[in-house]
Amino acid sequence: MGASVRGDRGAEGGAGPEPVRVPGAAEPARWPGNGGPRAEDVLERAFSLRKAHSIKDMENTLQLVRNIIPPLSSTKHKGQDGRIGVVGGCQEYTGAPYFAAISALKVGADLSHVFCASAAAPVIKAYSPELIVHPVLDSPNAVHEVEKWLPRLHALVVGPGLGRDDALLRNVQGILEVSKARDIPVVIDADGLWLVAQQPALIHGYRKAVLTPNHVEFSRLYDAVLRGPMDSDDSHGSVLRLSQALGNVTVVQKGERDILSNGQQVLVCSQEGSSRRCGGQGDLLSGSLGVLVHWALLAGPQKTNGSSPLLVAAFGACSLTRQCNHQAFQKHGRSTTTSDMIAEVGAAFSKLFET
Ligand SMILES: NC(=O)C1=CN([C@@H]2O[C@H](COP(=O)(O)OP(=O)(O)OC[C@H]3O[C@@H](n4cnc5c(N)ncnc54)[C@H](OP(=O)(O)O)[C@@H]3O)[C@@H](O)[C@H]2O)[C@@H](O)CC1
Ligand SMILES: Nc1ncnc2c1ncn2[C@@H]1O[C@H](COP(=O)(O)OP(=O)(O)OP(=O)(O)O)[C@@H](O)[C@H]1O
Ligand SMILES: [Mg+2]
Repeated sequence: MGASVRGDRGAEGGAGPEPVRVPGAAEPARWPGNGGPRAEDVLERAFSLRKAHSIKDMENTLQLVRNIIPPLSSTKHKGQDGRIGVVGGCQEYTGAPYFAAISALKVGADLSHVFCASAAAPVIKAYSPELIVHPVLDSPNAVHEVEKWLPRLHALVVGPGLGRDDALLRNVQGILEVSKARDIPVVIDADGLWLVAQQPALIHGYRKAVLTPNHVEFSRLYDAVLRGPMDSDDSHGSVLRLSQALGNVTVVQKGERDILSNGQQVLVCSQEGSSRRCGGQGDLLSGSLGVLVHWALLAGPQKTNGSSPLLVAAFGACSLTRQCNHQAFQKHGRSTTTSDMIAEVGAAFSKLFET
């Protein structure tokens, strides 16, 4: 079990992860030539410096996640701890948006909305009375119908169960554009990443975006953005480069170990999970991340000890998903499903973040 934070300074560690400072979009003149270090060199040095510190790094980073969690208080009103929107759900896929939206609630959001295609809405409503379901995504006014809710939402999770219908994707493009204009944080997953691979400009440089690709989605994005196949022997460098090429958008590459980067810093989450790979775990992750991104931005960099709030949020969501998987597997073994993992969110959250 363990998680590590890779950095090029302060191997003895302070309260938080040390950044890998590499010239990226913020310092284009130093990248890749004219005297600045190559990302590979920085990473290599960083890894050898910090190899022995993974357990401490995990604790340090989990502490930063704890710092961003808002206290429960009797003086708060409904909505203050998070109103999250999930954009996804079509005729074929109703489970994915449900998993994302219910996970947001279980992590601690107060209200969770789903904006889906009309055929998916009654099904999603029937799964849970706790979700607010809007059957608008295939309407000609879809962008307006979602936009009118944006002032009341703290973050959007775009893509779970969206499918790849052109008309739906055009509407989602419009929803992303109006969300950016309103500075709403967006987590982009699943078919939302398909859309971004077709049009990287849609998200380029948007500092409130987090992309959560699985292995296949990452390769597709890398190919589209960097115009060449990724180096499968250098996953850290690949995640770092993709983030930089997207203008320092935060990227979470899910897998046996989750690799996270904002183009300047690379974190690795290897919280113990299990070998059970049922579908829907990524949806739990993206829904949880929607809430944590909101909390992290609200808390600000002073609570994350100068580290990127979005990276800290992403580390929290990865750790939580993997811990849910671990706990569910202890009880259910091979029959573990994502619903079993969702039932573990409360206990997993307490174990990781309320110690
Ligand atoms: N209950 C529901 O409603 C759920 C709905 N979901 C929704 O489904 C939609 C499509 O999402 P997706 O993830 O299946 O994507 P997509 O690119 O079509 O993958 C296609 C193929 O890629 C492969 N493959 C996948 N992962 C891999 C890996 N790590 N490593 C290696 N290979 C891997 C694998 O290929 P195969 O093994 O069959 O050759 C797979 O068949 C999306 O809207 C999503 O939200 C899900 O959220 C689950 C729960
Ligand atoms: N080999 C693995 N070992 C341990 N954990 C893994 C492994 N692969 C993925 N995970 C974890 O499972 C979660 C979901 O990742 P995964 O790659 O399955 O996403 P996904 O394919 O998008 O899922 P979904 O079925 O929801 O679309 C992440 O928290 C990730 O850390
Ligand atoms: Mg997925």
